[in-house]
Amino acid sequence: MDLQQQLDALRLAYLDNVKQQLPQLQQQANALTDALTMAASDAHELLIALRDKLHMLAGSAGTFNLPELGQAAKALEQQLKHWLAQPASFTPAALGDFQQQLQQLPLLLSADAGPVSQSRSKALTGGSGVYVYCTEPVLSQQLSTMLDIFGYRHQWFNHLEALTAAISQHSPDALIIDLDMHSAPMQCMQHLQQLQQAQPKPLPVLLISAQNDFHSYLSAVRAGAVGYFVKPLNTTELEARLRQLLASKEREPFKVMLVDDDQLLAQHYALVLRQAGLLVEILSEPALIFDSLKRFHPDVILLDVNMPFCSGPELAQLVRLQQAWLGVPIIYLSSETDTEQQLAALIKAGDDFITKPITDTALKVAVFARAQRARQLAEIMTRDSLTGLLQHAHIKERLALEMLRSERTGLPVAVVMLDIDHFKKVNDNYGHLVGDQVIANLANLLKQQLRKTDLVGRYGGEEFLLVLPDCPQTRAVEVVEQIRQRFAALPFSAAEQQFFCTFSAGISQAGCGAVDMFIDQADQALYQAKHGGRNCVKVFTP
Ligand SMILES: Nc1nc2c(ncn2[C@@H]2O[C@H](COP(=O)(O)OP(=O)(O)OP(=O)(O)O)[C@@H](O)[C@H]2O)c(=O)[nH]1
Repeated sequence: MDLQQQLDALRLAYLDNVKQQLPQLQQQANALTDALTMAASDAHELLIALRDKLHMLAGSAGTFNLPELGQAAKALEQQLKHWLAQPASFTPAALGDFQQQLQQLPLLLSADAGPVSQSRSKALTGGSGVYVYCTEPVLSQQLSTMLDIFGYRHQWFNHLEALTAAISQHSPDALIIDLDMHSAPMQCMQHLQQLQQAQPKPLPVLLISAQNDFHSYLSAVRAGAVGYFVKPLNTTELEARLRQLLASKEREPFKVMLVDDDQLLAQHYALVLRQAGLLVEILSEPALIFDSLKRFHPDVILLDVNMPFCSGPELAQLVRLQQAWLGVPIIYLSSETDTEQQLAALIKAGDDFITKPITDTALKVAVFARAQRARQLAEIMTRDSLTGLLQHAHIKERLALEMLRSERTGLPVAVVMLDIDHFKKVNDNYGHLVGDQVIANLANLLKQQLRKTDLVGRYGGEEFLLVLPDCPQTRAVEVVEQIRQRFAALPFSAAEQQFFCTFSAGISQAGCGAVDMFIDQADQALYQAKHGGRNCVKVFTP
């Protein structure tokens, strides 16, 4: 069964459920006639019980594409809230109107319950490498070396017509254009703008140009460019942007934890979000929240506000008790439209409100945007600003986690310490900024060449720590050796001079013991590599 069929099946189950619930609601509404003559506290209880049921119905009906039923339930819920706030307004005449409106709910259900006409959403898909439109010999050489060394697939074009034809066949992952090879760069931009309009989704375009003025930037934005690089080209910056673009396509899906006592509704939300490529875990037992958080590491928690045993704000406060989960955004997903109530919940804990009913598209966009922002912020907090790599403390933490995992799975973890050779000379000869570029380039190369599951950290100034899970030592040597050769072939330029850099690396195999011991062993192997002539890889031998 595909996701849309599962959504349709859930909706049918929901319709059945509501059909059974409506007569009960009518009975509860009829029982309110007795409440007119009851003690105030008993009447209060009956009103609250019915209000809570209508609240749930109002929240869920819209989600299952029953808008009229949802709105009617919301209006009835408001009426009950009004009576609860002002008991004097609970009169026989008002109750009569209320009961009549409630009798209409089954009719609204049949009116709404036609086939679902929502369009199927599509997951994002990848393209076919990088297309480059450039013929200028020096720049072409520079770009082609960079793309080869970093391992990007690329295709070259000399004419806009050929490029356009290729794009109509296969959409590239990214498009690099040298604007100066065109006699009229503005015409090229216009062509690009038309090309963009013909695409189902925007092409990620990186432009290279000698122009560095506001109008050129503006035309670039209008042509859908996501990067603009002024000559002389800094290939490190261009590669970093390219990697970001491609990585966003390959990044680990956003993870959402969903807590809602209405199981059908929770399953519906989960399916909608999964359809958009997010990973969703439904937490049906609030007492298990810490186990779930540890195992699942959500980017966002979606919480219902009114739940039996433990309210959403209580659960949010519980999560915030632990330092480890302070950064995870908590979004209430609730049919509560009263801003006072929303504020009361947010003051306790939580970051935002999404009001039910919400359309599937709005839910996807709202959750996606919040998850994306949360992950960006988490990355800023744990990553080094020059290289985007994990900082010293965080790479050590991740190594400890990988060692625990390795204890369970029995799969080997390799630890690599890597240091740029004679880096002081690079700084002395070409300046600190060029030195920074070399560090950033090596960081990019490491990220590009290693697997998604490998971890890369900036351990010190020009020192890097790699953690390679499920990697025997012999394989680690092959991988690091390959990167060493690529780095040694990467040309750098400063003050019109070209120069090359190398690195040395030491490898140890992590097993039972302290994290620091295995880092120290890799460091000892690195020392041997430095003293063995540098530009080589050594393995720790006890
Ligand atoms: N540009 C730049 N330089 C840095 C950074 N962090 C550390 N350094 C410099 O890196 C150099 C490291 O020099 P050393 O530890 O003597 O080692 P080396 O010159 O690389 O020589 P070997 O490691 O023995 O091959 C020092 O000059 C530091 O100032 C940084 O973030 N940027």
